[in-house]
Order: sequence, then structure tokens, then C-alpha cells
Amino acid sequence: MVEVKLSEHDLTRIEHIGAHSHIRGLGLDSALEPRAVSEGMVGQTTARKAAVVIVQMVKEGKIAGRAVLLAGQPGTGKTAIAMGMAKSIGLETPFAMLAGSELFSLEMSKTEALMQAFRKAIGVRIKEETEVIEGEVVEIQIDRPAVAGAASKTGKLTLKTTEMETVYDLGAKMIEALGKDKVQSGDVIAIDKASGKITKLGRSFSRSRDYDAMGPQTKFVQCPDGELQKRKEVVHCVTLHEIDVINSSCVFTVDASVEVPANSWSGIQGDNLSLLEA
Ligand SMILES: Nc1ncnc2c1ncn2[C@@H]1O[C@H](COP(=O)(O)OP(=O)(O)OP(=O)(O)O)[C@@H](O)[C@H]1O
Repeated sequence: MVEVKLSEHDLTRIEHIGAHSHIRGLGLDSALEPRAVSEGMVGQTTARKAAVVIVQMVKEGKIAGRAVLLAGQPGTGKTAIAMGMAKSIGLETPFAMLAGSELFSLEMSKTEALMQAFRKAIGVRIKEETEVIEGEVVEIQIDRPAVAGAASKTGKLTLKTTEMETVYDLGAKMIEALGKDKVQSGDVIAIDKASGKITKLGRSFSRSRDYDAMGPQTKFVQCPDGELQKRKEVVHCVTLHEIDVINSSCVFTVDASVEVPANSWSGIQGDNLSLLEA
């Protein structure tokens, strides 16, 4: 039997899929006029036209701290339009849904539930400078354990840029992460040195003729140049609620040996922090 554990983060995602998964925006043309059918939206042109006025005000920072009330009969598309607005502001815009009935059935005070919903709907961008290893995968070699069933696997990962090529030793966790992300030779990847997180940047242009057919999502990128290791600015988008969850499930200790750039995550926390699992 396979046991699947879902974190709170996964559950939020599942909430987003479902009744409104077809909504990808407000379905407007370049002159901000609503198209009859676009981005999952059908009809409701007057309401969508009104919604885009709010979206423009949000983008110009003219409606900060205010709220908009959409009124209408049940099932007429208020939530759909709100989601369309969130998507057209930016794909990373957090969107939180809360039904009135849910509020009464929750095992927490209504004030807390409302506060949580608001904090789920407020996102912050955290800029962080991290050390990454970025290159095109030349080869992934995984050693078979000598004894059948032995748990720990080892292997080697060869990465290259246009100027250099290096072989890295792989531990069991990295092998698992590479397998999970289906990383294969020809992929251009970035590995965060601190967390070991792998990001697939795309497939190298030099390997564009490997297959006759590609999926529509296949993105081609140039093989990186220069050093394999570089400092990069990465931007994480998290909601205030996610920060609350991290703060409540972890113990932070001050560690003088950890050097963290001023504009990093710890900038928000105010100190140089290292994270210990509770
Ligand atoms: N203009 C539209 N185009 C495409 N789908 C829509 C549109 N309007 C509503 N829908 C879909 O119809 C369903 C019902 O709409 P929605 O839940 O947004 O209504 P609502 O007004 O928020 O309802 P309630 O008042 O009960 O919360 C959803 O699946 C929504 O995605």
C-alpha cells in the first residue's frame, strides 16, 4: 500500500484546482476589451470590463488596503471573476477562497479563520542571493549497489557550461531528486547549493534534434556560459500564511557562522538565522 502524505501547501493547490481550474485570466484583448471566449472565460463581458478597471488600479498601486465587493446571484461567476483578476495581475498572485459555511464549521475562532484567509491572500516576494551550480547535464551515472536491496545509492553527475565540464558526486537524496524531476542528459538545470533544490531551466538548444516530437511545454535554452558555480538572485513568492506555518513548525537559532546577504529571507526575520527542524 502506498501512503501519500499531503502537506498543507499541497492541499491549497488542490483547492485551486476544481471548479475554477479553467480560469486563466479575464480573457481580454490588447485594448483591454473582453473577448467573448478567452482564457476560460465565457460571456460576462460587462463584469469582466469592470474587473479590469480594478486590475489596472492594483497594478498602478492605487487601491492598496482597499476591498472590492462583487455582488450577484449564487453561481453567477463572482469567484470566477475574482480568480480571473488574480491571474491577470500575475500568475504568482495568491488567491484564497473561503465559503461562509466553512467559516462556521472550522475548529477555530472566526476571527482567526478570517485572519488566516487574509494572510493566505497576501503574497510577498523574497529576493535572495544564493550560490547555484548551473549547467547542461552531460551524463547521470548511478551506481548499482553491490548487495541487492542495499539502501544507499551513489552516482555521478556531469555538468558543463560552454567553457568547462565538471563531475559531481551524488548522494541518495540528490539521486532521488533528479529522478523525481525526470532530469536527463541535455537538460539545463540549476542546483541550489544550500538546499539542494533542483530547478529545470529547459532543454539545451544543442539537443533540440534529439527527438522528432516534443511536448508543447518543452522550453529550449542556451547552454550556460562561464563558471558552473555562480551567485544568483532568486525570487521566492510566499504568502504571509506560509511564513506563519514555517515559523510555527520550526525552531530558529541564531548562528553567527551563517553568512546571509542583507536582502535575503532572513532580512524579514531580522537576524542571521539557521533553521532547525522542530
Ligand atoms: N464567465 C464565466 N466563464 C467561465 N466559467 C464561469 C464563468 N462564470 C462562472 N463560471 C464557472 O461557473 C461556476 C460557478 O461560478 P462561481 O463559483 O464563480 O459563482 P459565484 O457567483 O462565486 O457563486 P456563489 O455565490 O455560490 O459563491 C464555476 O465553476 C465558475 O468557474
